[in-house]
Amino acid sequence: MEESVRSQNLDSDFPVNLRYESGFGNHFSSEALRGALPQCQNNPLVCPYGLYAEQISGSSFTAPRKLNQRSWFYRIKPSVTHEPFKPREPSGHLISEFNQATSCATPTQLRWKPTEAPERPTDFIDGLYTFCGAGSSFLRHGYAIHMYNADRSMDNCAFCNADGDFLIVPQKGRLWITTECGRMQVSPGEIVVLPQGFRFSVYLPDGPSRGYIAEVFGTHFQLPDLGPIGANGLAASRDFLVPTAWFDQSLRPGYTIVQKFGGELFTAKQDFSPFNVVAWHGNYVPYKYDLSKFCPFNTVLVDHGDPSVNTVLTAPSEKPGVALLDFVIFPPRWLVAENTFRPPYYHRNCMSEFMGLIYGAYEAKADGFVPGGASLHSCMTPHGPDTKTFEATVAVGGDSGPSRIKDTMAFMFESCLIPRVCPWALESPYLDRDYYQCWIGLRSHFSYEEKTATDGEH
Ligand SMILES: O=C(O)Cc1cc(O)ccc1O
Ligand SMILES: [Fe+2]
Repeated sequence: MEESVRSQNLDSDFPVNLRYESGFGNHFSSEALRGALPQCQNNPLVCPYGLYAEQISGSSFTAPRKLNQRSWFYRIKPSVTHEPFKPREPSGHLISEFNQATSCATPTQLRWKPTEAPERPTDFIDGLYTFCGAGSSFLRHGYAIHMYNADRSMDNCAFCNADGDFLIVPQKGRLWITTECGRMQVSPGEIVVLPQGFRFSVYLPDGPSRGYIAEVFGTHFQLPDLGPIGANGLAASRDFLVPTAWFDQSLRPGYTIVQKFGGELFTAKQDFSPFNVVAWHGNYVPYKYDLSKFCPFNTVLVDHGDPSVNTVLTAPSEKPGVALLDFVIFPPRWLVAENTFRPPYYHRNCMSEFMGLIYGAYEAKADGFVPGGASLHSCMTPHGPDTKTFEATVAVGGDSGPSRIKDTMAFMFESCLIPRVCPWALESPYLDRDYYQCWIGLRSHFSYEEKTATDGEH
């Protein structure tokens, strides 16, 4: 698969055509120089072209075969060739341990407006801030939800997240991401997963850029089981794209690796690019997916199905069928249910729901939830359509015929663990302090003539 990338910035060395391999969970192999990949073994005494062999493990060595993930890199110098890690100043607004000391518990419905472009030059690393999360990266159980708001490309540095896997949902601006497996372009409407430990660098060809990130600790994203849906539908394996080998062999004095470790940032200097992998093979890889390829399923007669049917990727917890974090989308689709209130039902959920909007409008909110904004409805916190949506839907009447939800892409990160919210998210000027007002106008439509006691006696 080839993709055209037009550089708006002449300094960029991003190529005109990027090549990807397709598939989910495959054992891929890729070489930028013919013959660079050792055959029949991983660790020859001397590798082709004098390369170093290095393994990256995404699961414990002894994980069951179907969960075992690792890749082999054949690189010009091994990753270990660097000066000692030092704490980085500033360390950022990042949290990977959610407890009373770091974050707050609140059952209140929360909603945020989109952030404006940063006031001073900010790259992807400095633009990261945690919204909420649960558990601990140290205990390898939990998740964090972040956003990024940046306007400048990372320069002579790479990011490495030792805590968990990043699922990035760009909302504004493309991301040109260089990884150890090769390079990717990720546009709003696509998502990218950068697994724990991969080094990557983010170039912003469109200037001011922002997006959402779900980070999972101690597990990886998988495709959901399809159950009675059958063998096809939702996200198809072949639509997931993996980069192909590309390397930078130049000398890079003062190159910095920024490592997120326990939510804190550390830096280490080296004099070469970490993107020096000439060939690689394995099943532990970064990948991207275009959400417009999703094949949605829905009710075709009555009622509103649960949103689990729109799961793109799921990071499992240890309980069967219960997600540590589901990535669910609300894509364009037909609505045909008869005699049915078609927008999302009013509900309280034992799972917690963080939502974002990539473009368009969301079917449960007439206003106030706009692209780049976010909302959080935690465990058992009531929520549902706002007053305007309810009134408008009922006014139209039940059998309104097929209608098409168009030009929209909302999503949800749904978790079985209850999030604690970061103090800066609660104090943020972007917090919508009047959010609750969107439901206050819901009137009682109840009508019932109470019978008197004497009526009952006759
Ligand atoms: O709260 C939300 O808007 C997400 C959602 C959508 C839906 O169609 C049903 C349940 C649900 O939580
Ligand atoms: Fe919900």
